[in-house]
Amino acid sequence: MFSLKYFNLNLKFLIFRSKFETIYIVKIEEIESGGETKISIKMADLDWGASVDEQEQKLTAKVDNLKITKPETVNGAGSAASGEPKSSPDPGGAAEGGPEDAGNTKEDESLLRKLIHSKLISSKANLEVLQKDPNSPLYSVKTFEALNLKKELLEGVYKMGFTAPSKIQETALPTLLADPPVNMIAQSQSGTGKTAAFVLTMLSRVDISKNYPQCLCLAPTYELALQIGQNVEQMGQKMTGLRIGYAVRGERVSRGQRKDDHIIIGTPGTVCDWAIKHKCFDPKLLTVFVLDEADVMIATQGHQDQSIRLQRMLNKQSCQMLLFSATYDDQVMIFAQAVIPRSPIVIKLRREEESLDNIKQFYIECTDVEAKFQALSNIYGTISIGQSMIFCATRKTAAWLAEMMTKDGHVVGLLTGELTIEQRAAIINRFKEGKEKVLITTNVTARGIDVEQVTVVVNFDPPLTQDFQPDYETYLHRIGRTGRFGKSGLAINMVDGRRSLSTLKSIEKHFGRKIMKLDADDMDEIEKIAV
Ligand SMILES: Nc1ncnc2c1ncn2[C@@H]1O[C@H](COP(=O)(O)OP(=O)(O)OP(=O)(O)O)[C@@H](O)[C@H]1O
Repeated sequence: MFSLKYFNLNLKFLIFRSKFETIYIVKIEEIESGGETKISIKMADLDWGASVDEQEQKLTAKVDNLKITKPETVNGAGSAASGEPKSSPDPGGAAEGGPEDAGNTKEDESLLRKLIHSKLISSKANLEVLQKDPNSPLYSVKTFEALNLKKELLEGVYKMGFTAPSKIQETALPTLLADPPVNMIAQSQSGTGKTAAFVLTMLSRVDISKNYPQCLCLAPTYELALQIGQNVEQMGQKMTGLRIGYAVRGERVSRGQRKDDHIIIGTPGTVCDWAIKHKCFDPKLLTVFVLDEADVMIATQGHQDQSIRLQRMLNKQSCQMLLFSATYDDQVMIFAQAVIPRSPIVIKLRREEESLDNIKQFYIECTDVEAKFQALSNIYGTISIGQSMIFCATRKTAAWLAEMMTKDGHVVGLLTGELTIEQRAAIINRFKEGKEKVLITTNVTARGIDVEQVTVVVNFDPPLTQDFQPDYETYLHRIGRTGRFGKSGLAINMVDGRRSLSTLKSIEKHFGRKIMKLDADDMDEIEKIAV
């Protein structure tokens, strides 16, 4: 027993690591209050996997449990103070809305992007190779045949419908498949072909005649691990006898049970459990170690520690170590350098810059939310609009607008934060397939989602940050176009009070691009804005 002067942490377990890398888990059993807090600490009879499962479950908890604490509408919050008309369609005035991304985790966003990327995103940006090994000159390939893949693997690649390597694959694959193996850190935005690149690497290095794990891939969540597994299963479909193991929550193993899967894909906690606690496989025998979604992984300290712990158990001479990330900042790089030692090759494909060039921007001044809808209705009734996205500040506004537009005869999709990731992906995919012409969504539920064919974007409410400041980045991302998406576009901003007008004026000033006023009652004027 020992006492602490101040103890207000709600801890149940403490984890210590000795200098010999042994992990000790102790359980805090009693907490008494009254003057001085006393706790008793015992060696825990704890299944590390169970606690990791719990952690992973929390991480992957969907937005179902989202508790909205912000005011009903962002503009409404300001309006009330400034005496402006309330922009909420909520007649009862129940405070419910607010920026919708409060519960959007990086894991959620990552999974959503994976689910909606049914095809490759092409990029015109240049590939940068930041660190080169002078002993292994880089070259690139334009075909999969040039990689000398095993016949059945090449067949698997073609079965997936791939005809030629993507931009990042062109340069990464020859290095990834080279002998002796080279370590690599690669960054490129979601959908550019990273997963396919490392899956191909694992499959080409695996020896099916050996019945033990040879490749290990770590992912931040259960769902992301399963997505990678699907890629392995598809690409390896012609490799008879290939076995894939999933070290994810719920996949229990007993101590000493030897795994004979060739490839293990899992989350760091459960993989640690399999490798260290239950000794189901020998990390020293791995020939490929992949850490995917590093930018998502670093958001959880436990994942970082577990990944590094696993990496330390590898045979540095014979195991190829690879790290992939969709973003590339200092934090990712610090982690990357720690987990991928021995001068890795660093490949980076920048995201294409978005710009407001050739985007016609307008704003419409309205008195209240009904007037906004009326203005919108005039526009949709006057010009022919291909596919459009409408962004609202709250779920309630979005739902109300969807109902109003549906009554007005539009085929509308509604994408809001209370949906599961799978439901959101299904809605986005329907929209991408053209099943709906209008997609109404909340502030950032659709963050990072590119729908190429959208030509008209409506900000039913101007974008604001969590602290109610103009959100320039979100504005650019909603409205801006990249080279690959073509050049023309139309942005319509609805304002209904001094505050939203001032937000828009700040956005105009920030980008130095004129946002013209449009009279939504003047049909002749509306006709002229058509793209
Ligand atoms: N060479 C290729 N040719 C055609 N399609 C490809 C090619 N490589 C990958 N794809 C497809 O493009 C989509 C995105 O690929 P992939 O999942 O590998 O990208 P990613 O960069 O790993 O994205 P994320 O970070 O979201 O996982 C997938 O549907 C994949 O099947």
